[in-house]
Amino acid sequence: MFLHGTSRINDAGHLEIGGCDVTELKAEYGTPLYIVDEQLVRRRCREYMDAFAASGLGFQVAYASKAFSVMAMCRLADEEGLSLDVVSDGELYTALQAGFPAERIHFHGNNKTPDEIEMALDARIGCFVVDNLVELELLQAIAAEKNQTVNVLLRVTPGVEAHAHHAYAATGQTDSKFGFDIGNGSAQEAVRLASSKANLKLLGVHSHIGSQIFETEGFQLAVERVAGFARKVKEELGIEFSVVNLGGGFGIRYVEGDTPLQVSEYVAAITDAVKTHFAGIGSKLPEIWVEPGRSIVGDAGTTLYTIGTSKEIPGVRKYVAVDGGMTDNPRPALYESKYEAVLANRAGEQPEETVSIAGKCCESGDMLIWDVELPKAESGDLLAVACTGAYNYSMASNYNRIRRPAVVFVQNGQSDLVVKRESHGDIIANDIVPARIAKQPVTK
Ligand SMILES: Cc1ncc(COP(=O)(O)O)c(C=O)c1O
Ligand SMILES: N[C@@H](CCCC[NH3+])C(=O)O
Repeated sequence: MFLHGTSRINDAGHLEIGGCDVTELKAEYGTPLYIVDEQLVRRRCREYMDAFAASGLGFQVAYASKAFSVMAMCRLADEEGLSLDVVSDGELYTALQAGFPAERIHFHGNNKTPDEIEMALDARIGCFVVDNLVELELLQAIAAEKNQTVNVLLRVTPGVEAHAHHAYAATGQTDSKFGFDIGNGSAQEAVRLASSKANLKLLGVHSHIGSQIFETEGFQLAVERVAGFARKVKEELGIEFSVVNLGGGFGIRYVEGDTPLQVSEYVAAITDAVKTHFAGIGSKLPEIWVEPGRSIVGDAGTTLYTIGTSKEIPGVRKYVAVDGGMTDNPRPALYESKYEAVLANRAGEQPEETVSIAGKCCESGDMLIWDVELPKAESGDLLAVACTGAYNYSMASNYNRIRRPAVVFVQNGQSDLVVKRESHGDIIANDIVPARIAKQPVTK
């Protein structure tokens, strides 16, 4: 397994992350356990901030909290000077409760409810990324009621087919549920309309082409298309964009063969393209905002499991089952995503056999890894799956009424619990048994 960030194999032959031996983390917190390498998260944040600072452009780097939204992560993003992209009232509530400055929060989503809009207006967040005409009218109406003027970006689809890791993660093409299409004129109409609304302050546009992208061409093409659009809008409507948000989507290395670029390379490609294509459109170059999620937290996360049962089908395959699975990491089932793993308590040993790692759900598709080489695993051994920091905890479920794992941050030999493991009580916390079918008074 590739060792990311501060991960290393210590003298005892155990995986160590942030100076913490994972066998000790297991003893203290149990498994499954999400382990987050805090130093690596901070390093990624700084790579973005430094690369943009070097570009000389005005910028904001908004952490896309959908990748991993918990209060401690919002605190890290704030401490590192990032802004925050939220996509629901739950993510907004998490950020506000964590003390994240509202003026650096941007609200996304293709179907924001009136309640969500009210909540965000009451909190006085920094910007709404408006996705469609219904939302535009709704936001204007609620902002007028509250006598507020709100900053707005319009989400546009630039007609770019991104090389995302899965069709479900591509969003820049015309046939997408998100945003106003540049190609068919609906984006220009939306700009005209938004700029006529008394309580909306149109800052510019937003484009997000997809996720887990390894090359710069898609981003450069998006910049070119958005710049072409900005030029047309300036010429035909006399409106100038002060902000262009280019979304997230920067890829990371999950397995051998993945070829992500350095953060600085993605940022340089984007900022250079902005300098080239926006030159001469307005009085000055727009501020560039981005929204990385996966590339901030993805490779900083490791999930630790305990191995339980195994089943060998001679000549076919050996299944080794862990105490988690698609409930804590739905990505293999959803996208056929690939992961690497190591036997974390015997990490120094040579691989002896090829096995497939199964989860504990009642689903044949609940497989975490097909075919991984490991030493002969015994019941009670620990398995660490790398690169689970993004879209794992945030996409976890209680399927089969499995409790969601705990999350710890590790750094400099210290571990801090940032999310408690769910209890059995949590599982039934919202259940109600109507008195007419109750067998006995319900105690929780
Ligand atoms: C609008 C928007 N911004 C940002 C992101 C974050 O993307 P990533 O985690 O790939 O950086 C996403 C998810 O793909 C998104 O839909
Ligand atoms: N959740 C997805 C990608 C979509 C991100 C949100 N637009 C993943 O795990 O890769």
